[in-house]
Amino acid sequence: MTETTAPIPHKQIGVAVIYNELGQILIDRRPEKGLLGGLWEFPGGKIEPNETVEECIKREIKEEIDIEIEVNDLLIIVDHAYTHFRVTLQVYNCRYLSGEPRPIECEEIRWVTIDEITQFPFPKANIEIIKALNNKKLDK
Ligand SMILES: Nc1nc2c([nH]c(=O)n2[C@H]2C[C@H](O)[C@@H](COP(=O)(O)OP(=O)(O)OP(=O)(O)O)O2)c(=O)[nH]1
Ligand SMILES: [Mg+2]
Repeated sequence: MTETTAPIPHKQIGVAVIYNELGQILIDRRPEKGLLGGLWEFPGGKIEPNETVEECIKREIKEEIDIEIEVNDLLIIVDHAYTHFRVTLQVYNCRYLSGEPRPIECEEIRWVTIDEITQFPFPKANIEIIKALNNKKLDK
C-alpha cells in the first residue's frame, strides 16, 4: 500500500529587529485568533515573488506598524519546523527612522530592552533569534 502525504508548507519570512535611539527593540503581539495566536514576535511577513528580503521587511513594517525603517545587516537565519508547517526566518537588524507605531495587524506593540524580552512569550523559532541578540550584546 502506498500512502501519499502532502508536503507541509514552507514559508519564507523577512523579520525585522528594529532598534530605536534608546537601544530598545520593537516587538508586537500576534492576533489572538489564528496561528501562534497571542504570542509576541518581531514584525515581518512572507517574502513575495519578485521582491528582495530587504524590500519585504520594509513593506511589511509599513503595512503592519506604519513606520519607516532602515534595513541593515543580517542577524541570523533560522529554520524551524512547527507541527504543520516550516519557516525560514531571515532576520535583519534595522533602525527606526520615522512615524508613530500603530498596531494595524497585531494586538499591541512595545519597545523593550534585550533584558526585558525574556518576560514575553515568543514562538519556538524565536529562541535562536533571542540567543543571537544576547550574544551580540555580550560582544559589545
Ligand atoms: N514576523 C514574524 N514571524 C514569525 C516570528 N517567529 C515565527 O515563528 N514566525 C512565523 C509565524 C508565521 O507563520 C510566519 C510569519 O508569517 P506572517 O506573519 O506573514 O503570516 P501568517 O503565517 O501569520 O499568516 P497567513 O498570511 O499565512 O495567514 O513566521 C517572528 O518573530 N516574526
Ligand atoms: Mg506578519
